Amino acid sequence: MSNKRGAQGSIESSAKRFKQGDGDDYHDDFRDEEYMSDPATDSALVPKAATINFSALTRKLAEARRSTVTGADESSLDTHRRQQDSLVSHIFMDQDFSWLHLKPDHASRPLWISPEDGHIILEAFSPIAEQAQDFLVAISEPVSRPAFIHEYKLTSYSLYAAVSVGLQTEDIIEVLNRLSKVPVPESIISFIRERTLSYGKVKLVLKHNKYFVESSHPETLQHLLKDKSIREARVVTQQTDNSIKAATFTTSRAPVKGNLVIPGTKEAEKKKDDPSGRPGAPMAPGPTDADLFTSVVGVDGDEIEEDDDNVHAFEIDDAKIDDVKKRCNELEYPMLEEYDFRNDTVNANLDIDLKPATVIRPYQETSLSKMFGNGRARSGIIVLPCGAGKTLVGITAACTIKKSCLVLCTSSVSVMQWKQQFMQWSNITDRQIAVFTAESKERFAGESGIVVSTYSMVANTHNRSHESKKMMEFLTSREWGFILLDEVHVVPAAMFRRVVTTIKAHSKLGLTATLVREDDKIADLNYMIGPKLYEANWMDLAAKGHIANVQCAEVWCPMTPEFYREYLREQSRKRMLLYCMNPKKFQACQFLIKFHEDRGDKIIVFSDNVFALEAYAKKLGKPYIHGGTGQVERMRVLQWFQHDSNVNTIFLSKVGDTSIDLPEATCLIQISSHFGSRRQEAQRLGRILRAKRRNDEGFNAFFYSLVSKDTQEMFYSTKRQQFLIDQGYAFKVITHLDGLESLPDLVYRTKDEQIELISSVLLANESEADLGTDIRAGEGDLAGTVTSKDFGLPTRLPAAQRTTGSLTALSGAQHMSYVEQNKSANKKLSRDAAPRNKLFSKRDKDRAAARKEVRSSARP
Ligand SMILES: Nc1ncnc2c1ncn2[C@@H]1O[C@H](COP(=O)(O)OP(=O)(O)OP(=O)(O)O)[C@@H](O)[C@H]1O
Repeated sequence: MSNKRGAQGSIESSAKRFKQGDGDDYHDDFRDEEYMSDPATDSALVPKAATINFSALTRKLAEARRSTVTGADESSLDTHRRQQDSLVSHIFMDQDFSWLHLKPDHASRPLWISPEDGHIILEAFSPIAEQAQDFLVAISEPVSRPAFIHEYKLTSYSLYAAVSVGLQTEDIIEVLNRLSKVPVPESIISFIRERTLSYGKVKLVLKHNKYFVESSHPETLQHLLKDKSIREARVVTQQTDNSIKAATFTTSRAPVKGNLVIPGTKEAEKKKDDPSGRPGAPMAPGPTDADLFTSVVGVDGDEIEEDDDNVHAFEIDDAKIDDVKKRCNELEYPMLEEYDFRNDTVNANLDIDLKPATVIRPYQETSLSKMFGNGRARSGIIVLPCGAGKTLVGITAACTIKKSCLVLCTSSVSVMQWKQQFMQWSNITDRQIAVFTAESKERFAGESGIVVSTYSMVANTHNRSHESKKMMEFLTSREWGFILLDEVHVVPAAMFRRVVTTIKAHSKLGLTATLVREDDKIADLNYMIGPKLYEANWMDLAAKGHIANVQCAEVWCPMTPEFYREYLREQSRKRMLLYCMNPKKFQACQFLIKFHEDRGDKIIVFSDNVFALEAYAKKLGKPYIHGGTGQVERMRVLQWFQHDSNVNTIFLSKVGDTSIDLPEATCLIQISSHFGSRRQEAQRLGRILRAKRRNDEGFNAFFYSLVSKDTQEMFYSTKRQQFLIDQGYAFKVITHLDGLESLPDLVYRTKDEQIELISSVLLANESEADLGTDIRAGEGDLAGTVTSKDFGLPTRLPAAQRTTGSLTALSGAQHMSYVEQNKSANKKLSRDAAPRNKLFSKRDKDRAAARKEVRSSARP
């Protein structure tokens, strides 16, 4: 009973907080009395008088329950089910969870929770799936969200994120129990309790230019101060004593969203006529004579006893921030970072607001409400699909904080786009926004402003020019209210560390579409930036018309026998060239271009491989852009594509994977890609998600991946698609393109043409097969991403040397070897071929080394 009261208390307090508007609105959907008064439900799990909002959920639960269990003889069903269970148990072995007994009304509850690993399975077809999804996104990591069954996973970090947006332990358990078909397993309950007990209890707050470790749980601060490195990082001076007291006794977690209006929202519209400004009230002075430690952890003060909302804090040394954060992480008390920007009277305000015409979309607002929910700016990561408008989310956050802001992106092209977007959506003037790249080192005018730069420019410590050094001094000598980190998933951890420790920023916001890394270093981001604050569902946004609906297909192109034979004989790099240049793939590409051009689509063909890109584009008579294309020509091609009805297809290398905004494009064809990169696949898809025509009746965009059958490409393709499949995209497999053979002017129709093609591939230098040579990073750009230099400088390796082929090959006589009947020529070719196995070449090298050694030892 007492437990129940405890749970009720916390629910009440959280409900109170939510009602007062700390930005988390899903509780409104979960208000319910009707459900709780129903004795048929597991009353032991539901605190009767809980005031949390469960109405929508319960109404739907009750409706669903009525429609599913009416008239069923529960006891006979149960006996039958048990018999079934014992019959199938042996099949599932240790995965047999039949001991978790289903609740009588399980059919109307949409969740099942694995007691073993915290995986949660959601029936996405349930009438209450939408509310359940909102809840699950807040407390767990989405693993896979296809059409009917979703999978989520409870992790330490997801629970940490849940606490950071204001959820309480008992709320989480309570709501899970309501939604679950089985009672929440004990193992899961204790996991949630254990994690949420420590996570979110400690905050790192920058106040009056001093860093404070803040908590409303004095015993937690006491526990942390027992740690040597944290104790050593603490600043204990008389002066600090006073400020700490101020922080300790006057800082309150009272929700202040009522006063905080995120620009671009409906609320902001209403308040336009009443610009009351910021509260900016200085903090009241606190007592001055108590012992520091007691004031931090002391529970003997009446004030603290009486008011749970009072927080306690101690100051730490700026230089030791990173150590303290790291140590807190190790002690399982990761620090939340929050910026009380409205009370920051030290840093100058920035006069920035969204333009009156700018209206942010509901999901953009939701994501921002997770950041500003309690009136402060929480540091963390917002995950939105490609093309869903992350830039505007970042700009709106900057307009809410209204302090100096540093924006870091991956390339100088993105830098220019960010600047342009700031000017497009907000009232910022050219003088207030500066750019720091290899080409331009500007400063803003006045006390506050915005600087847009790249990670490399800020993190790079070598070979800095004099101007870069001066600019860095400018960046590191001042305090930033806000640091915006674009494309956080691609930045190496070491680079992040350098940025985070050199730049003194009160709050950080990471933006990304694909929180996946092939090296699985995502956990580092949690520690360095903060928890994931929000992750949108791609399919939801598509259903609501914010991003386009896309039909995805993998087109299987059989290799011609000649290409396949060479494929089997060649080394891996050349193999790649062979499966890209497969004549059947050429034909499929030609067919699809024709088909979609006739439908009125605008098509982008992607190829990572520049050799293939040029070969395809030239053969099919289409314009192309790759790393070596000059800026002027690049602009010309893009203009044609956008405005000329005769140019409906362009070929792009990976310079177009990101940072290209072509809302005209409605169809993508991928002929070569970067191995199994899930991120690249998603980012390419992002090029058509923003299609202008997305809201046309019945509109669909198309994404084709052309894959040479029975080659490594099939394996990579499957791996690449995984992220999108997890977002709910279904890839159809097309094994035959109807009407392809009857296409007039079909390329490489004859064997001779195909054999000519193969000889050009075999003669090509090995480096042509390289995917990494298209882009060479310039100063300030991350390697492998787009640079402005990409468009102006020759970035490919020198052209292939074609002198190594034999004369027979050059004369074309070698073509004969590809005629099926000429088996002896094939055998001879393979005999003549130099030994390709690395083992042999190593043995040759060893022998040469041994000979050299014998010769040198024989010398007098
Ligand atoms: N609230 C909005 N109102 C109108 N247009 C918007 C809004 N939000 C975003 N857009 C438009 O949507 C498009 C995509 O936005 P943006 O480039 O910021 O996407 P993104 O999420 O950064 O995509 P990517 O990850 O592919 O770079 C842009 O053309 C932008 O102007």
